[in-house]
Amino acid sequence: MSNTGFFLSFEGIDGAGKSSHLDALAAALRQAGHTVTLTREPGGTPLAEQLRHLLLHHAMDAHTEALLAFAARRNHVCQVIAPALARGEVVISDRFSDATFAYQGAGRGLDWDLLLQLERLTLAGFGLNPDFVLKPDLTLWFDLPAAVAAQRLASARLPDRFEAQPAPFFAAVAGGYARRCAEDAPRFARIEADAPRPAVWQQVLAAVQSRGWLKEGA
Ligand SMILES: Nc1ncnc2c1ncn2[C@@H]1O[C@H](COP(=O)(O)OP(=O)(O)O)[C@@H](O)[C@H]1O
Ligand SMILES: Cc1cn([C@H]2C[C@H](O)[C@@H](COP(=O)(O)OP(=O)(O)O)O2)c(=O)[nH]c1=O
Repeated sequence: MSNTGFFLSFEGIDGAGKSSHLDALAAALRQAGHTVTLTREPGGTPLAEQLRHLLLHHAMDAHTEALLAFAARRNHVCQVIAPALARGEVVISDRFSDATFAYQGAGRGLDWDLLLQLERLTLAGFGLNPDFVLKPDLTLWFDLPAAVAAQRLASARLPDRFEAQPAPFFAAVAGGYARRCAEDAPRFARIEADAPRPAVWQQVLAAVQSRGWLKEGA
């Protein structure tokens, strides 16, 4: 799929600073002539947004969380992501499958191999090769110590069900992102998010420029 459009995801624990840069990156890519779909997970379609609401506001076990997250993802990929990539467009998603590994796997303790099976079940079959499992071409992983993220969020907004979790939960989630990155390093750009916003933005730009999707000086 990457030989048509390209697919970027933003990941990191809550409060890592992703949202501050999503719109700016979409604008920079549009300025460079790309058609960009900016979307989010869980969500991105009417059905998936309903599943998002359930996931964020109703108590449930980790297995149910993962099934809802992957059901929402399947609908999102079928209706939005795969068609946009096939048209040769750019998709930027605020979170994708890595979040399920980090939150439901590392955070909530769901078995990693089970998640790999769910990922394959949900996301194989979108390429010419039946074994191809759809993943972003580049994942910008905003890496920030859990304590710093908690400080940022304390003054920022009312927490949802995940944001209300204690600091050790987010340390575990961060460990889940580190594991996904170690297992597929070429796909990831690690952003040192414990830096002033302009310095974080420079890292975001550099990661996208290094793939040739934006020219330097953009
Ligand atoms: N580099 C930064 N330094 C300090 N505060 C930041 C920085 N980036 C974002 N913030 C603040 O931290 C909070 C969380 O940022 P946000 O972009 O919403 O994170 P996320 O989308 O990853 O959950 C917001 O109040 C935001 O203004
Ligand atoms: C995509 C996904 C998100 N989540 C969680 C992570 C976040 O706490 C929450 C929503 O993510 P996010 O959109 O980043 O929240 P916000 O816009 O409030 O910053 O859902 C999962 O637990 N599993 C998943 O598969």
